[in-house]
Amino acid sequence: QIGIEVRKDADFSTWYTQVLKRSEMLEYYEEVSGCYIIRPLAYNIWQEIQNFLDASIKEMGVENTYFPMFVSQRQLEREKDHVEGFAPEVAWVTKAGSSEMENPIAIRPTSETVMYPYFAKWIRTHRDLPLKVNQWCNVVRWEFKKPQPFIRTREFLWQEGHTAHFTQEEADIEVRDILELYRKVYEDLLAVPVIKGVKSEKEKFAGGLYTTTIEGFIPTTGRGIQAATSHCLGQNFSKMFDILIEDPNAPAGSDGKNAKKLYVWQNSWGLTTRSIGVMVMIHGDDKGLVLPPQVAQIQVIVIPCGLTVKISEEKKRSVEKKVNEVVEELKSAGIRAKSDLRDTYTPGYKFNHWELRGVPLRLEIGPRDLTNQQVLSSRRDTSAKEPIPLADLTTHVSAILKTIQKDMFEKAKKIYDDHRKIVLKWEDFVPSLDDKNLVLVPWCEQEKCEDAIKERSSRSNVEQEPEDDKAPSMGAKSLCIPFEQPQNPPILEGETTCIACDAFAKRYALFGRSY
Ligand SMILES: O=C1CCCN[C@@H]1CCCn1cnc2cc(F)c(Cl)cc2c1=O
Ligand SMILES: [Mg+2]
Repeated sequence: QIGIEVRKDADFSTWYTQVLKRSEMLEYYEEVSGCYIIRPLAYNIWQEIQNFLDASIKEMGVENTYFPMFVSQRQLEREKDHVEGFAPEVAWVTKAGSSEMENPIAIRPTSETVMYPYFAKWIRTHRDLPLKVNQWCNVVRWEFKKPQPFIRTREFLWQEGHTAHFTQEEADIEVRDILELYRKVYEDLLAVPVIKGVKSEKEKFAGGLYTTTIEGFIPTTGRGIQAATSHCLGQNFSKMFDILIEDPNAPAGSDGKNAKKLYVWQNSWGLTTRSIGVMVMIHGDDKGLVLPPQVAQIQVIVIPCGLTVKISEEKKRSVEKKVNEVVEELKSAGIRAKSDLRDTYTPGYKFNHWELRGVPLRLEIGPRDLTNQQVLSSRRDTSAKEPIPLADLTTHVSAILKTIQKDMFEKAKKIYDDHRKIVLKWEDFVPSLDDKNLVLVPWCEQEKCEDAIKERSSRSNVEQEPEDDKAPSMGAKSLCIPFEQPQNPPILEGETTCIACDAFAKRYALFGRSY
């Protein structure tokens, strides 16, 4: 295997593909476009995410479950308006063997219509609430936009949580609790900064009441990316699927029969394997993958050095013995350490091998280090080298790993913060996007204005031709209305006008080109 042949800034999509393939995170699945093989290194990251998320939702009283991956056309189309927009991406099973099926069956693109007929069956009284279930599964959406590994694939892995509540308040609280969990997955595990906000009416899940979201940023392309969503469905789906309870507070009807009925309040929330792709895009460099220690399968690689032909066999053995001792000591401290004792490769070759695979920290041990009772550490994220005394080695190493995790996040956060520009005049809007920024603008929140902004910011509408054909011709979308609103300058109600029309602005909205 060779290293990465292109620079990240020069040819991002080739860089991304090479990093994923040559670090052995992923393999292309030639048979079906838009599908990929998730190899152990990447699958391990998904498992770290699952471990964290699963433990957290269980603490919230969510139980894991599993529903069939097939849904009938009748069921799928019960939620008419939300399906029609998605119809082109539904995958259908139409044949069994050589015989056509009477009624084609859809492969789940999401499970609302699979689950909710049974929620109606199981939820009868308020004592059956709250119902909180989750499933870890795959879903299929036959997208036609250009597929990209992890970012946009026709099959992906996710978890989908579906809950039912007695009151809107309870549902609202859970929506935000889950969004905070999603933020921690990205920021604390993947070292990826995200912005929390609410989606515009145009961008929200059409079947729901409102959508909250965490939005990421890919500096190399200056594009925003939806990282995860937590929706309040209101009573839309409970009205459609007749998920009702008797009102416990209403006096029982005289005949007890026509007691008042209430529709339950529902949420649904999901985080997908797209998270892995976002992490690679943000942290990777020209030497390959850079893994945050929290999700690195190998956190420390220990490599013997200086074992030239000149040194004695017994010296060589003592260095290798020390390497094994160091690995064992680190593992006993809960650090995921491995040695690379392959004597058919030079240290230099091994350095490249493990740098390509994103191992956060390397320890080099040579004959001199034995004499000086030290090892030489080398950080993958900054290439900083630092000798570490063999005495209390694990204390030093775990401190460095914690520092790497924090530094990776802080570095990415500073870049994200520097690339969210407050824009108050329309003439600065497109130039800011072309400078690979997202923009925070006073906005009226009208859908027609959103459409106009997308139109007016798509490159084909601006005079200068894109210098390179790769320049995005796409317009800006509203990514979210951030919960944390800029205060300087504040939006003055009934005074500050919208960036793109002469209506009054309501709040700052985050706009940008996006995935
Ligand atoms: O985003 C989540 C989190 C987890 C549970 N679901 C929601 C909403 C999913 C929206 N959505 C997204 N994509 C879809 C694609 C489709 F083909 C069809 Cl039929 C429906 C949908 C669709 O409803
Ligand atoms: Mg979609």
